Amino acid sequence: MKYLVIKCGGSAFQELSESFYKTIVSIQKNGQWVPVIVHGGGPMISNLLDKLQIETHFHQGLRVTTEEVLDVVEMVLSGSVNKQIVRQLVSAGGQAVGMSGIDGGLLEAIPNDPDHTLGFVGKIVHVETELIEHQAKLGYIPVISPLAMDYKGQRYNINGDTAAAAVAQALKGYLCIASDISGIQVTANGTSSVLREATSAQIEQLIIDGVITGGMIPKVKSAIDGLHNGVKEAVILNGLEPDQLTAYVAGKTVGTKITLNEEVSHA
Ligand SMILES: Nc1ncnc2c1ncn2[C@@H]1O[C@H](COP(=O)(O)OP(=O)(O)O)[C@@H](O)[C@H]1O
Ligand SMILES: CC(=O)N[C@@H](CCC(=O)OP(=O)(O)O)C(=O)O
Repeated sequence: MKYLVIKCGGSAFQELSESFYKTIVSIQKNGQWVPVIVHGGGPMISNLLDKLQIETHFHQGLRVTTEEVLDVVEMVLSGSVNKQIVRQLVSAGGQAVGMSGIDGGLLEAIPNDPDHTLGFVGKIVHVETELIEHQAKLGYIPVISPLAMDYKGQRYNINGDTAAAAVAQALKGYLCIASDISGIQVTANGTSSVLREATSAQIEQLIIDGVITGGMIPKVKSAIDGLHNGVKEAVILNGLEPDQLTAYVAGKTVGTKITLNEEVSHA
């Protein structure tokens, strides 16, 4: 079984077309890949926080999370966004089951940073893969919202990319980060282009140079971390262009493939 963990980013979410979901359903029906969805929803969380007049800010692409913010994060991700994705997959002719990382102890976390500067932001230390495997065997597409819990029952807000990489790592699968952009963009001589491949060393430099910023930082960091820990392949592509996902599963070069330095061929 080849697990394909598809991260659906919140920035593209509201504009994702019917054909994006149809593509996922057909990937599953085809039988070569087992799709698992992990989603985000950052812009929707920020919208509701704004309406509730709760201030929010980000540090290196991660939302500083108080208990009050956590309530909104859980409501938006595990309530609204998760169920919308399930509905879309069902409308596209698939069977899908939504769950939060908290359900069944699916995602176990510890604080992301020991001094709690980010508040209740977690990093994942365990994924209960059996829950995912069982649902997949029953023919469901698992749809996971990135909330997690520690052994005491404390909730954590997990960045969607971090959660997707942890799930891909635990399943020893492939990671496909679908966002609103076709990969890592760089600008040279006034012309911008998307890198076809980026090594961990290149990425480190692009972060230092301020080329990779904001929400792209957790994507590249999670992908590199995942590749170090058993993820077979990691790619960032544009979810707003469903052909990119189709092309990816067909083995074509698409988006930006993230690689570790030692994988680079110097032919
Ligand atoms: N070098 C870069 N290449 C591409 N996108 C970048 C880069 N640096 C920052 N970004 C930003 O990262 C965004 C994707 O992150 P984010 O908005 O968090 O997406 P998602 O909701 O899919 O997780 C892009 O839309 C872009 O604005
Ligand atoms: C810790 C942290 O930053 N959590 C994210 C969770 C949602 C997310 O990751 O959404 P995107 O994939 O759309 O960015 C947040 O609160 O926005």
